[in-house]
Amino acid sequence: MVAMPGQSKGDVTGMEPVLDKATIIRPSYIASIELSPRNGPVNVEDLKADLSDEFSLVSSNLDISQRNSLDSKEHIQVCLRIRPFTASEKENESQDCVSIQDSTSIILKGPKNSMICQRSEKNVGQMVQKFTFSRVFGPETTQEEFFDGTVKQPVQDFLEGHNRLIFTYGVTNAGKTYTFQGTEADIGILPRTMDMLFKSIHGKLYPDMDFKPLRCKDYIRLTKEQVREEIAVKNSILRLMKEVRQQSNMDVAKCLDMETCRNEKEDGI
Ligand SMILES: Nc1ncnc2c1ncn2[C@@H]1O[C@H](COP(=O)(O)OP(=O)(O)OP(=O)(O)O)[C@@H](O)[C@H]1O
Repeated sequence: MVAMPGQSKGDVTGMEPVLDKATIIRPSYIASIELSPRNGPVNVEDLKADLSDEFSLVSSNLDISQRNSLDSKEHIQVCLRIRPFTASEKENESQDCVSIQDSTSIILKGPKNSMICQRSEKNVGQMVQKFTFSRVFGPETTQEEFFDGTVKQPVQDFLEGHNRLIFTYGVTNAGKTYTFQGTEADIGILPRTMDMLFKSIHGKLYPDMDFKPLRCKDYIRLTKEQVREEIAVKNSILRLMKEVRQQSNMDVAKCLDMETCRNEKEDGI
């Protein structure tokens, strides 16, 4: 799942509960949290409106015309990416719990054998929830399509001087790393973003290596002597890393040798 750009808080999706509230068993870690009452379906637009109210406090120093222009732009988007079943999930005949209704909404069914579903089925029938998002991407979505449909525009906005925040959010194994980082053969949104940023500054790069970052957003210009020192330090770090890697490879080889010897001894070879 991916939330982008802006910030999300708690339940960022729209939700149409079918269950009676009293029958919903809440996980213990949120048992003490009071849910605000919801009358009827809540969709992503309502949540965006709530969040926009909160953000208006942060941006209270903007003048009204600026604020109106921000409000008129959709500045919070929550996108959902549904990943395909992994090989092991296919082997274990995992159930299809998510079905895409249209480009902005999905229907979620609880797993048949989960306790919460079995209990709720006894009381009110199968537990089904509807969630809405700014956009839903199905399992067949490629990395390129996902980037083009979600992150490309905010990166373009960033290049034009606007602040944008993009983050992934989801349970373990949901596909956050795959979406952000991707694989060597099929890169994710982070390398695609970097590619776009570097392409945009192509030809404007400063060719000398005499700037050094200082305290996050500052930098200093190095003298020729300092440049030589920096290069020497970098080279010694690289040499050290190479030695450590070689040493650990040798240690692994030694362990494998010892293991082989022990096995051969046990087998009486
Ligand atoms: N869109 C996709 N297409 C194909 N495979 C995917 C996709 N998304 C995720 N996967 C695969 O699903 C598995 C879990 O994905 P991933 O490691 O990205 O999850 P994660 O959310 O980062 O998990 P964790 O929070 O535990 O780090 C990986 O094997 C990954 O290759």
